[in-house]
Amino acid sequence: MTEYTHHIALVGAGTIGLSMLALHLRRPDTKVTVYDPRPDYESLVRAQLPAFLDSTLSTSREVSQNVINDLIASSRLTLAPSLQDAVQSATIIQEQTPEKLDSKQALWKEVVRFADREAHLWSSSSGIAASKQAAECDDHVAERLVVAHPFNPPHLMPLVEIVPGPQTKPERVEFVKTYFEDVPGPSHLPGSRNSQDRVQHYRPIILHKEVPGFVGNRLAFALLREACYLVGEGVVSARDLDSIVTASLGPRWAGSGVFESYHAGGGEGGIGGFLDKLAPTVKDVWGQLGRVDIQTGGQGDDEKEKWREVVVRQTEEAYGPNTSEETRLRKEVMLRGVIEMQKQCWSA
Ligand SMILES: NC(=O)C1=CN([C@@H]2O[C@H](COP(=O)(O)OP(=O)(O)OC[C@H]3O[C@@H](n4cnc5c(N)ncnc54)[C@H](O)[C@@H]3O)[C@@H](O)[C@H]2O)C=CC1
Ligand SMILES: O=C(O)[C@@H](O)C(=O)[C@H](O)[C@@H](O)CO
Repeated sequence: MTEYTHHIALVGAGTIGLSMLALHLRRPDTKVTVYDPRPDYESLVRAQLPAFLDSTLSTSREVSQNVINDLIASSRLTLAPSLQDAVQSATIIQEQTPEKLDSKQALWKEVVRFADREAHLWSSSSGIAASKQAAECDDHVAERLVVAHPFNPPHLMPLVEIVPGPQTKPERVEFVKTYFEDVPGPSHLPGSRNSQDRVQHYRPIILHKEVPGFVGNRLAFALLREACYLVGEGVVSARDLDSIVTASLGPRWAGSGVFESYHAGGGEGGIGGFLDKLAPTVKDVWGQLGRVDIQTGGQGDDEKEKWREVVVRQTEEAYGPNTSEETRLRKEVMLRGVIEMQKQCWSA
C-alpha cells in the first residue's frame, strides 16, 4: 500500500470542490477522499472530473472512466459515504460547502468530532473569515483553521488568498502556503515550452487582516458595482462594458497589476507622478461612483427599470441563459494560454 505524505478530505464536491480535486490529484504525494451529501455526487465526480484533469489524460468517456477507476483502485481517490468516513484519517480537511456562515460553523463542529486533533483545517470561502467560522468551536480549532480562498477554476487559477484568523498558528499558515506553492501546474498547456510544467504555478498570498471578501473579491465586487450602475443608468450595454474590460484592463492586468500599471503611467514621476497629475479627474470620478443596492435591485428612481433587471436582461441577450460547457471549455483554453504566457514572463 503506497504511503502518502498528505491525505486530504475534500468536503463539498460542487463547482469548487471538483476543480480542487483535480488540483490535489496533481500532487503524487497526496491522496484525496471526497464527501458530499448529494446522493448523485459519485456520478457527478465521474462525469465532471475528467474534464478538469490534465489534458494528458484523454477525455474520451471510456478512458475517462478507466482513469477514475484506476484512481479509486489505487486509493488515491476515495468517495466517502459519510463525513465521518471522509475526515477520520485525513491530515488536511478542506471545505467547499455553501457560502453560509451558519452552515460552515455547523460543519466544523461536526468535522472535529471525527477528525484527528492535529489535522489542518482549510476553508475555500469567498469571504467568510476563519475566525467567524470557528466561533462556535474551541481554541484548538481556531488555531488550525485558515481560509485558502481560490479563484474559479482552482485547477487553473494561480491565486490562493490565505487568510488566517487572529488565533491561527503561524506554522499552519506556512504549511498551507508551501503546500499550494508545490502543486504542479496542468501539463501540456497550449503554448507551454515543454510538456512538463516546471515553473511554479500557484501563487498563494497571505493577507494580514480579515476583511469581508478578503482582497480579490473586494476589488472584483467594486468593479461589479460600478459596472451594474453604468449599465443600469444606460451609459453602456453589458456586452460593450465587457468588451471595454477585455480590450483594455484585462490584457493590461494580466501583465501588470493596479499599482505597477499606474507606476508606469506616471512616467518619470512613477505612481506619485500619476496621482499628482490625475488627482482632479480621479477626485471627480471617485465622487460620482455609482451606488446600487444588491438587495432591492433598484437605484433610487423606482420608475426606471431596476438596474438588476437591465443587467440580467442584457447579459442573457448577449450570452444566453447560462454558460454552456462548450463556452466554458473554450474560455478555459484561453485562460490556460494567458496563465502560461504569464509564467514564461515570470521565469524569464
Ligand atoms: N463558485 C465560485 O466561483 C467560487 C466559490 N468559492 C467558495 O467555495 C465554496 C463552495 O462554492 P461552490 O463550489 O460554488 O458551491 P456549489 O453549490 O457548487 O457546491 C457546494 C457543494 O457543497 C455540498 N454541500 C452542502 N452542504 C454540505 C455539507 N454540510 N457537507 C458537505 N457538502 C455539502 C453541496 O451538495 C454542493 O455540492 C463557497 O464557500 C464559495 O464561496 C470560492 C471561490 C470561487
Ligand atoms: O471570482 C472568483 O472565482 C472568486 O473570487 C469567488 O470567490 C467567486 O467569484 C465568488 O465570489 C462567487 O461564488
